[in-house]
Amino acid sequence: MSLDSLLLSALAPWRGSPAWWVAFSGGLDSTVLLHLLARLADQHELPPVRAIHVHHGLQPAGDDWPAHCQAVCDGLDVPLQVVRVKVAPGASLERAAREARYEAFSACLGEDEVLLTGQHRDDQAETVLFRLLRGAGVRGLAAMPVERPLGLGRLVRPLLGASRAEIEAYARRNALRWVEDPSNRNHDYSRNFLRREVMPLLQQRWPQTVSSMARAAAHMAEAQQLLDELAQQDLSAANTASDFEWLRLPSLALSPLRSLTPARQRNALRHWLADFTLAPDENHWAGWASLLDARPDATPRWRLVGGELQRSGDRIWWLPNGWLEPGFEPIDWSDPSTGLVLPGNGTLRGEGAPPAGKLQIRYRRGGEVLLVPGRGRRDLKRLLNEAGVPALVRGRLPLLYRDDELIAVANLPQLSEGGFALYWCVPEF
Ligand SMILES: Nc1ncnc2c1ncn2[C@@H]1O[C@H](COP(=O)(O)OP(=O)(O)OP(=O)(O)O)[C@@H](O)[C@H]1O
Repeated sequence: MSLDSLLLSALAPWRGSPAWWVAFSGGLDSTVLLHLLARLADQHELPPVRAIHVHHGLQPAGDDWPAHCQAVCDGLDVPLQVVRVKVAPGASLERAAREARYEAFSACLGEDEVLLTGQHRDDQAETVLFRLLRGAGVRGLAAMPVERPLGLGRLVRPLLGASRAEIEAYARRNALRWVEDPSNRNHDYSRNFLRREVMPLLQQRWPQTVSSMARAAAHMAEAQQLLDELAQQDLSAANTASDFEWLRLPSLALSPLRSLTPARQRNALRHWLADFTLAPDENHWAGWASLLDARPDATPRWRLVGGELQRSGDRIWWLPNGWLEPGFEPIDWSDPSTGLVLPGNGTLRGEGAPPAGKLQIRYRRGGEVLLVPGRGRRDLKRLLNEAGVPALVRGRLPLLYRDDELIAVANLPQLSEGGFALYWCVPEF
């Protein structure tokens, strides 16, 4: 199949999109992609083609690329947007640059617009091999998807079916000029070692290496899809509403998960956690066993990147890092007929006739006693236990004091004196 027809068929599902943006680094692959599209746009009715170049400002050689990209785009009559990004220095400059780049891509995409990047089949095969050598699982070995959501639109890799040789041949035939990223040669040594040393050796012995590996990636992508469907089924039984929906924290019931095999438990949990944190690595799953096997009165926790899972009763809860910050100061509530902003802890409003006296919101320190309508003075801890309030919320739970006497607990109207109930809107993280 020629590159023209390969590209047209890969992009057929996106012909109705309002715009196609080529992610144009100035390198060989995206230069070929841009040239192909500009040519095809003359012969076919395609969405408007535009280009975006992200300037990272990380190396002197890169300073010339925006001008080079502009010249190429002018020649092809394609509008170019150059976006300068600030890359936060950190452990991995390459990863930070990638994140900044994708943020810029995502910001430029309007609704249903498509961003096209230049990766090809050889890139896909190298990704598979690289990840295999790091012990990746099914998701990792599925390598780069042909398309995925990005911002308001989609990211599509229409050249994944083309080989590097075809792309190079096209560039030669059309006398294209492109930039070489000098850091490509050293910044990713292992990747380059695979590209230059290992892949050619494999291809000598097995000429189909690249397409076989790309096919294996496609099998993995399908297997991953089945695993995701299984996870969704398994989670639907566990993703039931809790009595504490107002906490606005993700939570799951444990009993439906407990009835699954350990592999299905991990699959379901991996799927659920993907929205909040990085997948736990294989050595890390002991944390899950400790949540499952804990005694009912224990409050085990499993620390993960960006937060932790805690168990309370028969549920597990995801607590983002900010949630766990302790220590809130008491705050006066001089006019309980209006709402109250609790610094770092959401907002509060009252319902019913406000009690007379000096009102103050405080937080638990232990040993509090509450005056319960019709029941007299009761130990707060016991009352919270009776109401099944998860331990993980107790440090944040606003308590209403009148002249140093605890008279109400937020979101537990049954624990309020004289019909004045407190409604607490928990902060979002
Ligand atoms: N600075 C950038 N600005 C715009 N798009 C980029 C940029 N860097 C990479 N891309 C896009 O991401 C794809 C993959 O990036 P990668 O770093 O693997 O490629 P490259 O070697 O820099 O460029 P190419 O793939 O065009 O030869 C590129 O094909 C291109 O579409």
